[in-house]
Amino acid sequence: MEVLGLDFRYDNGYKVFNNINIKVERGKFAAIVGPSGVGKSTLLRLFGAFLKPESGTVLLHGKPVLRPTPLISMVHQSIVTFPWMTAEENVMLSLKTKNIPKDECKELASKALEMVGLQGFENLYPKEMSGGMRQRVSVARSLAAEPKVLLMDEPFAHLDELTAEGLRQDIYNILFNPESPLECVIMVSHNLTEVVELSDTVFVLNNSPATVVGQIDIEMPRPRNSRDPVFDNYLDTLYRLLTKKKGGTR
Ligand SMILES: Nc1ncnc2c1ncn2[C@@H]1O[C@H](COP(=O)(O)OP(=O)(O)OP(=O)(O)O)[C@@H](O)[C@H]1O
Repeated sequence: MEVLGLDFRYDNGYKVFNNINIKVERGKFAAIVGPSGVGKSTLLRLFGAFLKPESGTVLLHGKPVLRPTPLISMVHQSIVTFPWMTAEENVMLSLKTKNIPKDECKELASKALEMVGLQGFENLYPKEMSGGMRQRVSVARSLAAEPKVLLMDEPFAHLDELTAEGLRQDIYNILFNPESPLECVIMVSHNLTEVVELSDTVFVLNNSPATVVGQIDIEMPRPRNSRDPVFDNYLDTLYRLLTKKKGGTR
């Protein structure tokens, strides 16, 4: 998946991006970081074709993505589950538009729930689940339609730290398990530790209009230990790119 020469401005004239080029290879977990308000969520929405660029293109398998497609799915920051539906019904919702027979929908939903570690909990309602379980349901819903690309906007932000840590430890294996047709993940996060823990590549956005000011490949075996000095070096590099202002200091 890639974006080429992307420019974007909102209807009120505010120019968010100037010539963004990002390529995420098959099998890779990519993260987008940047100061608050730089345009991270906007960029995810452009990746999913939920917004239209002023110029430039979004490509999947080399073909332009001109409108939202089930091949690209989004997990939102706020945990969106419908309280009156069971875990299984919440997941089946994402398959509604696909014209799939009910039995097959149930099978896909059950497979997705199993992938996120919720087998046996299909009939629970959201109020009977922890925050972490609800976020797993959101992830299962995004995976059920078997997308090629998963976009995640701060997926751990509304979880308490312990729950977030548990889900973070699982998420890479959930997403890139051998049965999953998923090809890549693009996550927005402001939590640099989380980013170094999970990503293969980090794209750093900065300035206004924003550009990509750095691309860092994280070459550490998984699971990654945040106490490893190499981990700290990556954090320092990202921090430096995030705090550097255009033109440097005089
Ligand atoms: N619908 C909109 N119309 C006009 N401007 C908008 C709109 N949505 C966002 N913006 C502006 O565009 C810029 C980028 O917003 P965006 O939410 O993408 O940033 P972000 O990097 O994700 O921020 P944060 O880290 O705080 O979540 C911000 O300055 C924001 O105020």
